Amino acid sequence: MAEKRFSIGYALAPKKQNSFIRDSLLTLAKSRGVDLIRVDTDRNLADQGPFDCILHKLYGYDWKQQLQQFKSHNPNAAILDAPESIERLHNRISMLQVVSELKIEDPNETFGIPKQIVIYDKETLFDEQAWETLKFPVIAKPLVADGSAKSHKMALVFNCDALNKLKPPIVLQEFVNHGGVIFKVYVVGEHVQCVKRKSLPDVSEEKKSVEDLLSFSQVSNLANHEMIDDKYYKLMHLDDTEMPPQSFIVDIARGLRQAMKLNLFNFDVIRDSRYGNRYLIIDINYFPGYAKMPGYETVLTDFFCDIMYKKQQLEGEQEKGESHHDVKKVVSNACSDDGETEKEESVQDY
Ligand SMILES: O=P(O)(O)O[C@@H]1[C@@H](OP(=O)(O)O)[C@H](OP(=O)(O)O)[C@H](O)[C@H](OP(=O)(O)O)[C@H]1OP(=O)(O)O
Ligand SMILES: Nc1ncnc2c1ncn2[C@@H]1O[C@H](COP(=O)(O)OP(=O)(O)O)[C@@H](O)[C@H]1O
Ligand SMILES: [Mg+2]
Ligand SMILES: [Mg+2]
Repeated sequence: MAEKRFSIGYALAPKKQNSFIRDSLLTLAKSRGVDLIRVDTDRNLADQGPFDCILHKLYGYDWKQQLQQFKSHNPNAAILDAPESIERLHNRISMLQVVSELKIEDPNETFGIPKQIVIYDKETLFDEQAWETLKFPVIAKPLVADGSAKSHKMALVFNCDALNKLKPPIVLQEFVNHGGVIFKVYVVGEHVQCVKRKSLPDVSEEKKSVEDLLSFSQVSNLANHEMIDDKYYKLMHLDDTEMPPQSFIVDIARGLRQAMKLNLFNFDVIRDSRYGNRYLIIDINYFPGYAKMPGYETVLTDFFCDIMYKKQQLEGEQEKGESHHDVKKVVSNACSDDGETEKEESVQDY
């Protein structure tokens, strides 16, 4: 009998497609029975395929409708990930709320988010009461995080004189000195990988009194010569920075994955220089730049094979005639190594 192949339709913006869909990934996946096929976004998704799984990073009402229609025609297909789960990451407040709700016991390290407030209008921006809980410097971030260039435009604000330049709706978040290095934690299903990247340099007392405002965008993705203060990075050795404990990072990643019901995301973590064992999560991104993660082809292919295996199990059980609900339970148990409640909930993937 011919080997059953697994077909994944990917729907990505051109920039994402260029960075993620590399020949090295296509070849490895193919050799393990997985075909990655581009979804033509000018045509209806439900008219294309057949696909066992959809991998996507597209926004908007129309796309969401298409996914819904596809799912109703292909109830066993996996949608990575559900639009309803991704949407929480499009707002910088709801994005981090989930971190505050996580309960992880670690004897040595603590974690949280920086102090922050949301400002919807200019009036509130100048309202001293709104500022009561925050100290300068702060980072002004657009409230919306929809992947547009605008949503990455930020400003480091040193004092009240700069407030006029800000355009609500924004999140004002306390700037925390962290040694100029950020940890990016990539999650692909159960796989968790942490890497170091350049970040904003620490703010000295001297700088606090000289500057009013400093604008920046996507610091961790800039080439060296583009950095705001290149000399700083020449002095600072990324290699010298100690990594956070892996088990601690894995616990946070698992907790977030479970709470958000997402398989494909990364989060940015900084280590508060004042404490050394306090970590702050500042950003969570859906379907980030995985191609920058060492060995991404293997990690992603393993993940695709895992989904393939679980879908085959599900279909095998269905053929045997078990009731649909019981079968879904079997698959959801197989997809997760976590707690009881999560096992039931991870059905959303299928
Ligand atoms: O393009 P890349 O590889 O730089 O990936 C971007 C991510 O970089 P990272 O993997 O964290 O270094 C980037 O992460 P940061 O926001 O820089 O932390 C975003 O995830 C970005 O997506 P979006 O613009 O927010 O929708 C990602 O951009 P898209 O490729 O999704 O447009
Ligand atoms: N609270 C903070 N304290 C110190 N640096 C921060 C803080 N928030 C963000 N940064 C710096 O700004 C960069 C961009 O912020 P981030 O929230 O990750 O936005 P984006 O979604 O554009 O990546 C981070 O990579 C980090 O260098
Ligand atoms: Mg970021
Ligand atoms: Mg981001």
